[in-house]
Amino acid sequence: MAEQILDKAAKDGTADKADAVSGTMSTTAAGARIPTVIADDVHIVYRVNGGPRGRGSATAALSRMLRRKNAPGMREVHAVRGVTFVAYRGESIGLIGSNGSGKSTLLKAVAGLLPTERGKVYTDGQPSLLGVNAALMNDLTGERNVILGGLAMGMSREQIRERYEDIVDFSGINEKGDFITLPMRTYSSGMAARLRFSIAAAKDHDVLMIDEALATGDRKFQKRSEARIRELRKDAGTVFLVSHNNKSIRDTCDRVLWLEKGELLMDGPTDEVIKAYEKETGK
Ligand SMILES: Nc1ncnc2c1ncn2[C@@H]1O[C@H](COP(=O)(O)OP(=O)(O)OP(=O)(O)O)[C@@H](O)[C@H]1O
Repeated sequence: MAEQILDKAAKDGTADKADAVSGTMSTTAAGARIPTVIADDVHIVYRVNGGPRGRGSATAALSRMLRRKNAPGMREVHAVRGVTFVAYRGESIGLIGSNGSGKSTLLKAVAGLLPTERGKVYTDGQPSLLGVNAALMNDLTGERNVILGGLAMGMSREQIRERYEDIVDFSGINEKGDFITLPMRTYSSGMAARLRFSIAAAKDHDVLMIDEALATGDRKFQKRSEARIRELRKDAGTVFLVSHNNKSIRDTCDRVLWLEKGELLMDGPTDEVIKAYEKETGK
């Protein structure tokens, strides 16, 4: 099945279109494009314990709660519905769509953190998911979290030691004082997001997935992140970026997937897809 999808991409010319935008770095010396992620008719369903699907108003919901008749049952949320695409080495792909359209869920599935209900995800190399909520520990200092995050990404202690200064410098955490030795809970949300991005960006990734991180930093940091993403792509990786900030997507991505209600509505060059999205959402 994966071969069929690859054949189709080659026939559609989706591959060539993306190449024209991204330049030539995704091709080998022989000119073949190297796929890094293949999503083949992916369906993701969350199962949540709860009462039956209730119709009606907030008052009805409240009265159900007060009656304490919590009928046992499993609610299903079909968050991703039959998504198919092929990502290639050197591409930077934006994921857009309204709240709850399935962007984060799709990334988690690509990272192997969620099982697929139907369909399959094939990846070349280990995808790393860098979310704004990536699991660093709030009670630990920034310093400790750099080590923790590095280890969690599979870096050795030696590699972390070598790159420690770069990570801290890149994050800019210490620009306004010695914050790196303070617990992360004392950081603003922007500072925490910068540190997370800096830790993840310290490693060369096969597939790096970033959930909203760019939208949180200030403009100066966003510029630095964009430059680093370009470097990561040059080093043969594939970058996925989920963001509600169309400008971040335009500045960083050459291809965009637009999800709505779990379905892939559009997949194409950034300009085309963002234009259609802005037309639809009036943004
Ligand atoms: N852990 C979960 N359990 C149950 N349902 C979930 C869970 N996480 C997400 N969902 C549901 O799955 C759907 C897709 O959510 P998801 O977070 O992937 O959307 P998104 O496009 O990333 O949204 P946003 O732009 O708001 O971050 C939504 O209907 C959401 O309510």
